[in-house]
Amino acid sequence: MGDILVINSGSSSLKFGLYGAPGDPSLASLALRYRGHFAGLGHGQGAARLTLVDGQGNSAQAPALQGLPGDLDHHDALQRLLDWISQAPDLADLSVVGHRVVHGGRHYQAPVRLDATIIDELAGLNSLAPLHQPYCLAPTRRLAERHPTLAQVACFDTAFHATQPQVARHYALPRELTERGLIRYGFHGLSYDYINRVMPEHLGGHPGGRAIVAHLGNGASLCAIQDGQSVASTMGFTAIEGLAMGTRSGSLDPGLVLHLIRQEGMSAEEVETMLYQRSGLRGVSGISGDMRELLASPALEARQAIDLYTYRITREIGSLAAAMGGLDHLIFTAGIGEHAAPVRDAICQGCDWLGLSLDPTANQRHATRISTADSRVGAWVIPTDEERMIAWYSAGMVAGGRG
Ligand SMILES: Nc1ncnc2c1ncn2[C@@H]1O[C@H](COP(=O)(O)OP(=O)(O)O)[C@@H](O)[C@H]1O
Ligand SMILES: CC(=O)OP(=O)(O)O
Ligand SMILES: [Mg+2]
Repeated sequence: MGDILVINSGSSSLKFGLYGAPGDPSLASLALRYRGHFAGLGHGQGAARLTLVDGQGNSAQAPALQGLPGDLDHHDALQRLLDWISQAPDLADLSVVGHRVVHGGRHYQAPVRLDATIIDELAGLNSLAPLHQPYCLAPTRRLAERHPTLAQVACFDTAFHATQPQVARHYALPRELTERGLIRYGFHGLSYDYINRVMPEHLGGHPGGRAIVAHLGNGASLCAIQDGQSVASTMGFTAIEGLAMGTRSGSLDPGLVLHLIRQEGMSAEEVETMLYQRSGLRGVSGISGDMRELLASPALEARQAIDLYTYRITREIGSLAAAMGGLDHLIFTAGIGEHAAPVRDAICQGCDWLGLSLDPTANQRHATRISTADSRVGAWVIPTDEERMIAWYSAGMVAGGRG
């Protein structure tokens, strides 16, 4: 087998990972060769830039990827990436490209080998994840045109949640809507899948029991994992339900949306833009949707946005703990979960009643275990790796059938 390219494409970024062929079927045997992140793609995002590191995390240079024009778009970024891979003498041929595809809808509950029909079917879900799905699918079409024989695999954010019981999946809506697939799917599943698999090595043995994983990145959600399976999550039909996020509102009274349309005269597009791009931390603070900037800001509005963010997370932890009849472990991951100690501090303080006692010093230094030795609920920081999870599924798919 040759190398494995993983693409995680977002509305203004394209993240990628390049892995050597695995020596054995374990996640750890996939050797990361390069990891990169094109940011600022598309118009109005500022100058496009690339960060590239090698498998050891050291900054790397690739002449084919230098001198990027400021207005680089997704297509150009992908083309440059493929040119670099095909020209670099130390890189082998690609055997497969694995993609993060956010929404798998009703039909896809496991990774799938892509063809034109499946790509079209998945594009039918674009409106359910407008910040993600079209950007996830664009590179799949481009690659299919340019390299029709190259295997492509889609790995879905929704798949990990397929184990949830019906009560967790259904809305209290008329039955015919539920039957048409208007149900809670849940997202960030590749991240939860990865954390679920590596939890034993971080926690020193398989935790079993009842865990909540808090994936706090630009998007944010919580997942209740009981005995290794997703049983509930805060995101639902689309990636906007649940927690307040960087720029997304999270859950609202549906009557408020009706009010905006009827009384305020907003169009569906205007409401969508407001709820996905002008709400959350950005909307409440009026400053930024980026947690690092808010933590550094002395403004009262920044404080209020962070307070609302952590308050909502704490409440939802209570809800997921209730769904499992208690809580044994709380795990933080993704950009904010891994790096923002004050955010973890506020959330853990709010979980005191559940029997979680935070070790503030361990939290400050981002230790793996951040709860005290006698805490009934363990609190942990575990870095996620969606790209490795995608590489693993994709390698398995071309090697014969993992999925
Ligand atoms: N050192 C840090 N301290 C506080 N917040 C951080 C830090 N590093 C990253 N973040 C925050 O993490 C968020 C991005 O998370 P990430 O998981 O990288 O996002 P994405 O969803 O794009 O993958 C941003 O709000 C960013 O400010
Ligand atoms: C599904 C989702 O919200 O993804 P992200 O956090 O990458 O925006
Ligand atoms: Mg992310």
